[in-house]
Amino acid sequence: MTTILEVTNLCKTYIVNKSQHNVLRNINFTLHEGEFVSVMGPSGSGKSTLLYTVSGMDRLTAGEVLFNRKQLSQLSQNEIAEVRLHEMGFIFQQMYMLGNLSVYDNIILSGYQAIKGKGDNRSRSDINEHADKLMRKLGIIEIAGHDIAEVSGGQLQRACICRALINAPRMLFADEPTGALNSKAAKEVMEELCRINREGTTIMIVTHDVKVAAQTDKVLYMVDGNIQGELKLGKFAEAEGVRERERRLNEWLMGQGW
Ligand SMILES: Nc1ncnc2c1ncn2[C@@H]1O[C@H](COP(=O)(O)OP(=O)(O)OP(=O)(O)O)[C@@H](O)[C@H]1O
Repeated sequence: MTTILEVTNLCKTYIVNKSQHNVLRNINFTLHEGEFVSVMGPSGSGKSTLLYTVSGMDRLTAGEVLFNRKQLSQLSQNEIAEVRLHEMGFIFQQMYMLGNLSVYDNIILSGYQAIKGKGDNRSRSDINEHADKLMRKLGIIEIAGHDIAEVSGGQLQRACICRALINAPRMLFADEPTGALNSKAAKEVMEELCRINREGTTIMIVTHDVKVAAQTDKVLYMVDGNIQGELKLGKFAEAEGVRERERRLNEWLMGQGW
């Protein structure tokens, strides 16, 4: 199994009003290519901060993050931006779609950005074709020309997934990808993420939803800036049904103090 993400003694400290706030304390974990991991834990335990620091969105204070054999702390801001553009995809709440562009234009934008650099030989029409294919797969091709304000929450989240996948990332990071959705839309988005994962993309998500986490391979439980526990559920096959996995997860979460 190929390691895609190796996190060693990761610490993140914020200074707030001259006092030190240790948000992540000595985090260690490894993800292999093709894994689908979820991060759970109480509010304020550091889940989003963990996602931001391991994905290079935020600088770490101490420790090491090795992503696809690259030590993030040794890269310049520009080099990190390149890794993020070409090798990572993001579904983060604060990465809003641009309101003055259509759904389609929002999706192709980072594709066009990626081909400006070296080493990406795709043409604009390759990007357009890929966007088209992704939007068809995710069932939103009919809203391609719509303004962002005109689409439902579920459609918008699926558009965010298309945008995150436009440069065929090795790994996808998602912060509460189903958090703002009704249960039908959440189910559909989760089906898409499972499918993308089956096709080979490694995924790490933060979620409060047991139904969502039960469909992932592995659950990390955070408390007070530490990973307190890890539950291996194994790959989810839809035929097996999610109920028994939810039961196992709920039981384990209770033991973690959830
Ligand atoms: N930029 C920042 N500056 C200072 N403190 C921060 C900053 N970002 C996060 N924190 C603090 O770090 C702690 C962890 O926040 P984080 O958002 O990672 O938690 P979380 O587990 O994702 O919470 P939630 O489930 O509520 O989203 C919180 O106490 C938060 O106030």
